[in-house]
Amino acid sequence: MIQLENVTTTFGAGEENFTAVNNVSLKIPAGSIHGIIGFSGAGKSTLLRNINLLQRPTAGHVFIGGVDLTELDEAALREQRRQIGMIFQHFNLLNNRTALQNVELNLKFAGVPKKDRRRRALEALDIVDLAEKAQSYPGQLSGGQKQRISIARALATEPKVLLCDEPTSAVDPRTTSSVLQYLVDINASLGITTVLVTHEMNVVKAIADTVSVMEDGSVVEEFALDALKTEAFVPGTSIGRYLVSDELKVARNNSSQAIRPAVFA
Ligand SMILES: Nc1ncnc2c1ncn2[C@@H]1O[C@H](COP(=O)(O)OP(=O)(O)OP(=O)(O)O)[C@@H](O)[C@H]1O
Repeated sequence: MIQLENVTTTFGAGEENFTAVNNVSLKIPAGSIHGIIGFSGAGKSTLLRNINLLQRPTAGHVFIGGVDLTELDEAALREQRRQIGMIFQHFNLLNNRTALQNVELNLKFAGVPKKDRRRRALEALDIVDLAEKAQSYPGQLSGGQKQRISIARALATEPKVLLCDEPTSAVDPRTTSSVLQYLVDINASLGITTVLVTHEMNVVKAIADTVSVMEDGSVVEEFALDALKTEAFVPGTSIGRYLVSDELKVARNNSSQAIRPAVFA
C-alpha cells in the first residue's frame, strides 16, 4: 500500500514561493492501478515524484509498505527506492547505450551483481517482447518501443511499485493502447502497484482501478473507475465532470472572422 499523509511541496522561498502540492492525503491499495489526472500545472508530476522522493515533500509523510520514506537516511532511502520503478513521458533512455545496456545500467545502480545483470536485463526485455532489440540503440527504435524499453528498465529491478509519468503522451493512439496493455498485463502478472499520471481521461478509464482528480495542487476528488461504468454516476466536482466527458472543447467565436486573411473572405 502507498499512503501519502498531508503531503505538501513548495518551490522557492519567501514571497516567491509556489505550492505545487497542497496537503494531499491518499491511500493506494497494493496491487492496484491508480490514475492521477488534472490539467497542466495541477501538480500531478510533482505529486508522483513525491512518492519516490525524487522530489522531497516540504511537509508530510510518504509510506510504502508501512515504511515512512521521509524519515529514512540516504542509505536506507536508496534501499527502499529499489522497490520503486519509474517511467517518463520522454523515456529518458541514454542514446549512446543499447537497449540492453540501458536496462543493465539500472541494475548496476540498484546494486545487482554484474554476473546477474545480463540475464535479468534480457528477462525484462522479454516481458515487453523486445528481447530481439537488445542490441539496438534508442535512435533505431520507435517511440512505443522506446517506452517499452523504459518499462523493461524499470521492471528489471523487480519493483513493487511502478510510477508512470505521462507514459503515453509522446506516442500515437495505437501505440498508446499497446503501452497501456503492457502496463495492465504487468500489473496483473507481477502484482505491481502502478500509479499513472496523465491529463487524458481515456488513459485512466482504460486501465485504472481508482483515480484522483487534481486541481491547483490539491486532490479535489477521488473515485473508483467501476463507478464511472454505472450510468447514475456523476463526478462530484466540475473539473471531474469536465474530465470524464470525452469531448474536445474548442470555442469558436465570430471575432475569428476579423482575422481571416482576405483570401478566405
Ligand atoms: N522545480 C520547480 N521549481 C519551481 N516550480 C515548479 C517546479 N516543478 C514544478 N513547478 C511548478 O509546480 C506546478 C505543478 O507542476 P507539475 O509539473 O507538477 O504539474 P503537472 O500537473 O504535472 O503539469 P503537466 O501536466 O503540464 O506536466 C507548476 O506550476 C510548475 O510550474
